[in-house]
Amino acid sequence: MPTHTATRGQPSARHPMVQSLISFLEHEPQPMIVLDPAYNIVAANLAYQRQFGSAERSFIGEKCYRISHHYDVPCDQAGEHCPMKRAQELRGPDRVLHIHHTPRGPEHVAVELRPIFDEAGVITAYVERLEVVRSAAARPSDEGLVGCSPAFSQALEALRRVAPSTLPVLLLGESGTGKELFARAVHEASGRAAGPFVVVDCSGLTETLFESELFGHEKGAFTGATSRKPGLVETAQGGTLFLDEIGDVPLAMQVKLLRLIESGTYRRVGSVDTHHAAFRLVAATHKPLERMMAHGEFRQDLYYRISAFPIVLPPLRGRPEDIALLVHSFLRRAGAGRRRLTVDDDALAQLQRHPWPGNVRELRNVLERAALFADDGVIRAGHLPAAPAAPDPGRNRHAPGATLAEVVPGFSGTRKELAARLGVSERTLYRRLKEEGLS
Ligand SMILES: Nc1ncnc2c1ncn2[C@@H]1O[C@H](COP(=O)(O)OP(=O)(O)OP(=O)(O)O)[C@@H](O)[C@H]1O
Repeated sequence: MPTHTATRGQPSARHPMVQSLISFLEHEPQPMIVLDPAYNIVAANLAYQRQFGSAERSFIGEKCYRISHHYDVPCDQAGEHCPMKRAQELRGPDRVLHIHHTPRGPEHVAVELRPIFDEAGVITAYVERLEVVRSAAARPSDEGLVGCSPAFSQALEALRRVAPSTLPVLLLGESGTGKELFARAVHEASGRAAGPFVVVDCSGLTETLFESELFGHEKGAFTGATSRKPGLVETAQGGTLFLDEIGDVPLAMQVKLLRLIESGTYRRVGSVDTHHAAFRLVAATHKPLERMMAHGEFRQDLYYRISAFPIVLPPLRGRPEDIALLVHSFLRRAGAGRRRLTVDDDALAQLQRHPWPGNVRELRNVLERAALFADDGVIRAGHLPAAPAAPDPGRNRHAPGATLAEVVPGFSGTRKELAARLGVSERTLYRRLKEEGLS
């Protein structure tokens, strides 16, 4: 237990309230410290000591930014948001997501800083509480979301804030940016984590199929309905319903979806009985819903129902800081604990230069393919698809908006291979082929 002898030269830490807080910290399971206004650690609990080293090191008298960031200057002077500056301005708590350096490697950590005032209203100290964020990893990981770029962290922060609520979430982003993985992470960080996570792929479903898939049907409701079948809404009871590609729901079905969301009730096809639905809604699309709304292709009332909390997943080309981390994660996954796979510097540089129109999915496919050629476990530039030519806005076959009409005629493989080549899912390929009349 730290004593105030360690706070010599920092009289503010002797404030009686700070002293009481020091003893309070020890009862907290989360890492916590008390800081003076000059960033010196005045007290640290056991959880903090364990988070950054061992119970033997007290951290008292050390600068907080040295411990958590290995910086020589406060975070704001190193280009990061400093919660102490903000808490000072607000004269109240500030919360921020930071990447901390721990003995285990970098970790996403939610930092909360609360100022302590004396009788004159002067801030004498701050209490900092840390919470390790488990929804995504900032170091190579065998599973789940990984990312460390500012753009990724922003999306992760949004996820962290919305997950515990019951608000619907709308995930917006190009194909392959990780919308489904994010939806799963929202579910897992929510109070419904123990319930089911049910995915509804809204693309490629006809109106009748959509209704019976979603709401289920009674025996004999239509030709072929030989038995009663529960719908996905029923399956998602107590959990999360993920409507993927909600922009593809036909207008006629949008009304039924709206009714379900507004009233929380539904009817099985072929039945007049009303059932109550209890699920958390997460929807995703790569389509510009607002523009579709303006063109009458997406219902305004439905849009406002689903878009209470939009999270934009940035394209991979907008977050090059994530590439090395994703590469090392995917190589671990491709090796599956049996092979140690690495990438040499040239290959990594080439991967970092690539524009990744198919985003993370394309990167994963490229690495899985390259791993098959890397006999000694080292992926080299020669194992990767040829580096893209200098950008030519008029003829970039891989540009996100490139028409398939340019690619399909010269391609002789299967649909699956074509999807892998383009770095999109088969589902996305199917949709785009249909959109361009090539199916
Ligand atoms: N940040 C990430 N960390 C680890 N893996 C990721 C990440 N983002 C995406 N992936 C991986 O990339 C692939 C595509 O992700 P996902 O299916 O979630 O994308 P999507 O945006 O839903 O794509 P689509 O719109 O085509 O359905 C998956 O294999 C997923 O595991």
